[in-house]
Amino acid sequence: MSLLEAAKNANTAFSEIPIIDLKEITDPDPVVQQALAKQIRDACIDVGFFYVTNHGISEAIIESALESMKTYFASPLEVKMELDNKKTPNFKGYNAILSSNNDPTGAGDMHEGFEFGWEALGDSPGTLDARRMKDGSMAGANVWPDVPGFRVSLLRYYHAAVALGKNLFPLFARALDLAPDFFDDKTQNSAALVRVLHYPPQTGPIDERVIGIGAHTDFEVSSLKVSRTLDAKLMAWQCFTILWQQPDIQALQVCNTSGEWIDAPSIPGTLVINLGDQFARWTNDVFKSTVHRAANRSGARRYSIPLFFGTDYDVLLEPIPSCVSAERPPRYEVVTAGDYVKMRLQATYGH
Ligand SMILES: O=C(O)CCC(=O)C(=O)O
Ligand SMILES: [Fe+2]
Repeated sequence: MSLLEAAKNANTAFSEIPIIDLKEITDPDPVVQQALAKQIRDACIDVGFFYVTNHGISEAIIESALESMKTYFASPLEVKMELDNKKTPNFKGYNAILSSNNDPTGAGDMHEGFEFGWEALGDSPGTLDARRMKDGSMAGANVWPDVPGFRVSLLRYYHAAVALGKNLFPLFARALDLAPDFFDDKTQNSAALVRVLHYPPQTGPIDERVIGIGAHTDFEVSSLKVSRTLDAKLMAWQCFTILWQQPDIQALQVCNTSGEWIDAPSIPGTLVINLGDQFARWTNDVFKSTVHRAANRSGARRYSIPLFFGTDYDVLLEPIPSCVSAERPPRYEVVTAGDYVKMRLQATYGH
């Protein structure tokens, strides 16, 4: 079935999220790559979410990142607030519980987070790489808390996840009937950002307007949505997200087109990949950016690690040719990544 026929027959009232095995992701055989791309195409057209197994990030890297997160988030609030992302020039650092609000009808997100971007492990902490000057409002060096091992374990995770993301782009390209290197020149400074998250348990009477992270699609760095003063035109934005979620706690849910919330449980050995608005727009809605939310009602602390993978922010979002036909004319005007984020912010904040 052609790409557009598949899009026309999309099963967006899905009841589960597909699992894709990536063990052959570096196999040079084009037949193997096409078969993998076909699975990715189906998942992106129907759901906008899929799990991956054999993703290449070792258990040791994940364990060490998790231990560091637990130590960091257990620090006193006043210590964490020293790196409040409202004080840093580029929105990196800490965001406190209820300081972000992903769902405009909600009353705040019941999670805290810490955000950082690309940095070489061998550099001294907070070194500014020249490529990071092109990250719009996120441009500039990282800040790091004084927690032994935090920076190294989190950067190890970061680089392993970025390597996975780089390997996924050729598969997304093949899934869209494009040359495998289509995204190469659009991801020269790719703005990958990690935001480690801690969801404290929510017990007692439930305020439906306060959940772990309100219903949203991934269009930009969540913590930035609360700022009214930033220059939105300069912000980076999201193509897809690579999400690690803590085992044994059900929190994440994905909304299908029948309006049902489908659980996305943490499956051992997997990561979740979900597409952001950039892909939906670029592919003329052939690929889906699906609304999701997370609520931790488990009674225990929950940790998760989303890595938001952007393209260069000045990439022009002309619809990809294979996603347009007489029957499926372009649905969006052509904008750059930065312009799109500005539009979304104006819609959200009314200015
Ligand atoms: O913590 C999760 O499971 C989801 C996080 C998320 O959707 C986000 O940060 O955009
Ligand atoms: Fe999200």
